[in-house]
Amino acid sequence: MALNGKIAVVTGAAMGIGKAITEILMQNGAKVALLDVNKTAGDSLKEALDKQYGQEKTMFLCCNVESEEQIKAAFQKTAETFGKIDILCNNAGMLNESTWEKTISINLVGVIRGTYLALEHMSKLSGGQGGVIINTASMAGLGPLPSCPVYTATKHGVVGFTRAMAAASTASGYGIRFNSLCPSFVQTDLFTTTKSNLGQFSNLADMTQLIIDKLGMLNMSEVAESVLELVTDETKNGEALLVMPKRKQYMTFPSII
Ligand SMILES: NC(=O)C1=CN([C@@H]2O[C@H](COP(=O)(O)OP(=O)(O)OC[C@H]3O[C@@H](n4cnc5c(N)ncnc54)[C@H](O)[C@@H]3O)[C@@H](O)[C@H]2O)C=CC1
Ligand SMILES: CCCCC/C=C\C=C\C(=O)C/C=C\C/C=C\CCCC(=O)O
Repeated sequence: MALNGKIAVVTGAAMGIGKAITEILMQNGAKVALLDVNKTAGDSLKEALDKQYGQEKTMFLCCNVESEEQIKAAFQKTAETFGKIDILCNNAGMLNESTWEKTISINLVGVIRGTYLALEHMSKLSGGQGGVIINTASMAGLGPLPSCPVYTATKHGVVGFTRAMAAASTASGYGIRFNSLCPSFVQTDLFTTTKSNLGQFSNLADMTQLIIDKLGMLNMSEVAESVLELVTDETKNGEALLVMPKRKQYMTFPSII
């Protein structure tokens, strides 16, 4: 799938991994609607992108993925301005084991909400042209991060939801591919602020640091390249792509039936 003329929506686009996803999609010719709850960071990224690509290539929409109303309005505005939606990256996320209900609300419910609302624009069953949805999970969607049980649960949820949606899409004819991205640790704000967000599991910070030391840190471009692959490779549907420093792997899962 070539990206020239394609329209993408990225949530959590103002910083970190979402910003890197936005940049690689634009480098490859897509127009991008940047959705984020942080208006200051979003406006400043939009300004920088305008200088490089021109004003008409992006829009920033202040949007909290916890709000059905705000996501709906943002998708509507994107479709009205750019004509359609081809690509959705449900990327917004947080890690806080103290405010764990909010972690579930953003990381899992936000991905489900975004996906269902996007179907109204993208699914061939609703008059859309199909496309691809990439959900940012984590390596913690494939194995346990002991200091972060609720975060781990949300990311396992994202991987399972994405695989089931891929199967539903194939069976029903949505014309949409669904893949999840499972990076190991990446040097972003989420990573640097987490030590103070472990709540009752803060005693496990040193153990987590040992895992970090063993796995190493990913750079943002490795993560963005993997997203580009999941977006453009039309053979990929229902995949969970594990991304680690200098290594990536499409996961296989046991077949139960
Ligand atoms: N940093 C890491 O080590 C890893 C992060 N991830 C996942 O990658 C995704 C992005 O994380 P990072 O870039 O590291 O975080 P980050 O904190 O650097 O950036 C997250 C962005 O999402 C936005 N955001 C947060 N809550 C939002 C909401 N309710 N509505 C809309 N926007 C919201 C923030 O304003 C920010 O711009 C998350 O889903 C995270 O779980 C996955 C694996 C590793
Ligand atoms: C004490 C500091 C904690 C820092 C954690 C910060 C961010 C983590 C973000 C993630 O999404 C986690 C990424 C990778 C690790 C996930 C699992 C590791 C163990 C997997 C296994 O044992 O199979």
